[in-house]
Amino acid sequence: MTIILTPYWADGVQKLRMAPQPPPKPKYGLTPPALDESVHVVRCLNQLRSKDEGIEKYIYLSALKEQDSSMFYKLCLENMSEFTPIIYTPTVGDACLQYSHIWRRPEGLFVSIKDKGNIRSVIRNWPRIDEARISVVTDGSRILGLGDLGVNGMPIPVGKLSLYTAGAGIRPSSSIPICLDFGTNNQKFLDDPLYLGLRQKRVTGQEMTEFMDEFMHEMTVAFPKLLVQFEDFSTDNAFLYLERYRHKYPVFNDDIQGTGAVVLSGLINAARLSSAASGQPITSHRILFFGAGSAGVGVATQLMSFFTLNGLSQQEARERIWLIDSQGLVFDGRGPLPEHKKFFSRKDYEGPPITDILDVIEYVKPTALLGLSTVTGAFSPDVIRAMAALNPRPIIFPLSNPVRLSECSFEDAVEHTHGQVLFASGSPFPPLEYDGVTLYPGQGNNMYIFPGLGLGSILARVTSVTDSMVEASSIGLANALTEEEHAMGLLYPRVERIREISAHIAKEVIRAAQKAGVDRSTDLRRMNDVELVKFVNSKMWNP
Ligand SMILES: NC(=O)C1=CN([C@@H]2O[C@H](COP(=O)(O)OP(=O)(O)OC[C@H]3O[C@@H](n4cnc5c(N)ncnc54)[C@H](OP(=O)(O)O)[C@@H]3O)[C@@H](O)[C@H]2O)C=CC1
Ligand SMILES: CC(=O)C(=O)O
Ligand SMILES: [Mg+2]
Repeated sequence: MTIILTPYWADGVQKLRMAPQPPPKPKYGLTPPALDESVHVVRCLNQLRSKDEGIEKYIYLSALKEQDSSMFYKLCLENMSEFTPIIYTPTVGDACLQYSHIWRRPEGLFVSIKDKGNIRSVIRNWPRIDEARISVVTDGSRILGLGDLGVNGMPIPVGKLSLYTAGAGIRPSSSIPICLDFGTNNQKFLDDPLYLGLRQKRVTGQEMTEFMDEFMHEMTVAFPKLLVQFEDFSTDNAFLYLERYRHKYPVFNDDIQGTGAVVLSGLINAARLSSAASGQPITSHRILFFGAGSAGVGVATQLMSFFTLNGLSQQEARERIWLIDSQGLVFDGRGPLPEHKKFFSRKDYEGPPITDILDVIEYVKPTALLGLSTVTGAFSPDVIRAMAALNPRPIIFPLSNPVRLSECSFEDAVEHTHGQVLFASGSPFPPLEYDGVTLYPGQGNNMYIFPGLGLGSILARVTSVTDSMVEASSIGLANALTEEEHAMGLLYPRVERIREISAHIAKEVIRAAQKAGVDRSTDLRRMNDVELVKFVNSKMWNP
């Protein structure tokens, strides 16, 4: 079956074909005589590796995914640490910036504000209605740390869904990348004749909410088995729409909840190592956030559970957390604050505003410094040294994406802590040698969480995604570290084990869903843990 999808912006351009099924096996004589699958794997890898630029590799892999998706996923699974930086952060950031220039054919669904009142018919053009299980939906308003990229944000849902397939065995035909087009405030794109989205400023407020209500309703009607992952909405809307729909539909926000879960997990493992060095209990940690947006506050909220799980009251747990935003330390006496910053705003500080990060470090004396700010190099050598002066094993996580927006590099963190840093970044850094020892940076990226969280939610057919399910995914990831990985000083399991990790996380998520009573696949309740993991594995699609 070949369905013709005509994007609203392709008016007057040729009709665009989207082939939903893998092509049939060619007949005898239509392929070269010596074409051999095992050799072709090498050929594809050689073609990929012959390209110098990340964006060229991205374009090559996009074409391979379209033409031979089995080969794409086979290579991806066998070379996870080589492929993820191309199909995901950091290179996907370049793909977004250039999307309107490198675009060749549709890979997902575009729904624009002009479709308000008519969203049902747009959604119903999707070619594989019955198979749909997971959709990653963005409005392009905060793509990684790159800001408002409008419909150029589409590679984010596409990349995340590739990781769902590679990392958790979600069938490629079950996923729907969606970009909602409310316009863009990116003037460069509005002035670009090749820009593929609506040529207007963003619609916000009531009109956007009416659209979102209609969209979510129609999605549920068209795809009754669908889980929705919100991705890269600007912070105000990220919180607004998560709260609005989370008790009504199976939906989660990856930047708030997925990031919260992955950072909590890395922090649990880092705290184990730092406590071993300092002799201090895990509950004595003092966490300083540089960045108080959807990701920063999402992680702070998840960390509350880290402390409460370890015996602190809610109030005590909250007091372990300090936020810095663009105005400096967030505290009540500073004046009115946006809703999402109020909970963690300090009530105990009454002095003048503290705007310099070094002064905040001196005041807070943090054991952990987490960056979710999009500010390149904000963790200067002085900042890193200040953390090292306070802690034998300072925890420093520069989590902003893509890599060029990272608050510091792995190299700087290692050098200015004399190799003692416990490090995780949003985008990958290579390992390095220090004093004759190989040190491995962690990748604190929600890509470790959402595949397993999504798979568990889909298999349990949940009615909603509860906080307890997100927490279970986090603890599941923290406990997935092997003895060998632990001995290597890793904070996260090796990405090559992603399938095994996702199966384990999915099992934990299903159990949490059962406890919360939000599961609809009630037959899974009868399985013991071994049977459940076996069941999860049996449901994974393999290339
Ligand atoms: N590793 C991972 O898995 C993930 C990483 N991220 C990354 O986190 C980053 C932030 O995302 P998100 O929270 O949604 O974005 P936001 O833009 O909402 O948040 C950025 C925060 O940083 C603060 N900030 C900006 N400039 C400065 C400055 N000069 N000094 C101090 N603080 C500053 C902002 O302050 P103010 O509030 O005053 O504007 C805001 O609180 C992005 O780069 C994103 O890629 C996001 C999700 C997952
Ligand atoms: C990783 C991710 O979700 C982000 O940077 O937005
Ligand atoms: Mg994101």
